[in-house]
Amino acid sequence: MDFSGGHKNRGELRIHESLDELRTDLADHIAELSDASVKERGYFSIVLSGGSLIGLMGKLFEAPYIKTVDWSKWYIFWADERVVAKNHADSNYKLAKDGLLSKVPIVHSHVHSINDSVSAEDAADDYEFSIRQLVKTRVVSVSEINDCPKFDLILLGLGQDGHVASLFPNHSALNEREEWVTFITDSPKPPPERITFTLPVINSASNVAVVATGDSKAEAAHLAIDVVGPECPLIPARMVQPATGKLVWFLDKLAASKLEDSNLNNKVG
Ligand SMILES: O=C1O[C@H](COP(=O)(O)O)[C@@H](O)[C@H](O)[C@H]1O
Repeated sequence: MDFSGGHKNRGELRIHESLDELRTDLADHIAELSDASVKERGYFSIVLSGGSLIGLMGKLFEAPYIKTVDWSKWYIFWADERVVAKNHADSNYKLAKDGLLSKVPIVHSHVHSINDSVSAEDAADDYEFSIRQLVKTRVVSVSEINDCPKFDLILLGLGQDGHVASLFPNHSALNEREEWVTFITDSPKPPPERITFTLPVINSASNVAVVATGDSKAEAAHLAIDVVGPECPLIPARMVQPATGKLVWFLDKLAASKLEDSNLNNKVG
């Protein structure tokens, strides 16, 4: 995989005037992909992240989505999770449960959260094992180009430092090519112990959406999307390059404020 600068195809850019507009567009996008996956496969495998993303998905539990989405076909996963108890304030599961999952008619057994009672290493192994079972039964598709799961949609946030999931700049987890799920115990952003999908899994998805708002994300968005020189840091978000899937960036004006004009001219939204 070539993650170097100069990669021109950085996906579709959707830059929004307001957060309200972004929330509606994000809900539309998720609902459309859900419809298409349910029609084609009978399931919708959706991968969540933590952080600001969940709040930006809030339109989904309003009309029309609450009635029109086939929630019974949703299977929920996490791109990363903090290794803390499920009722801990740092838990990405708790964030999603409180902010989204408890407000929509999701089938409880379709929610695949991590085992929070074991070490980070064991939690990563357990999570990968449970995903392997769902790939065997094709609840989660399999990639045509490697043995990775092919999730219908992976939703990622963008850290100020350019991290996605719990893949942080210059961390050895970025080099993991064999495991689907790996663990770290030295996250630069607390809490330190986390599990995360690896780049091969993220880049095997049918659809990836990266959602970033606010001026604190502007530099990371520039480094992730624009054609930058070799002197610029190679941030994890730039390594999100779906092999056959579609990549869409959902940005507000502030997060897009450092993008080159050439990219802004090509924007959708
Ligand atoms: O620690 C994390 O941070 C990122 C970004 O969070 P945000 O609040 O800046 O949007 C998030 O995507 C990731 O899932 C989470 O564990």
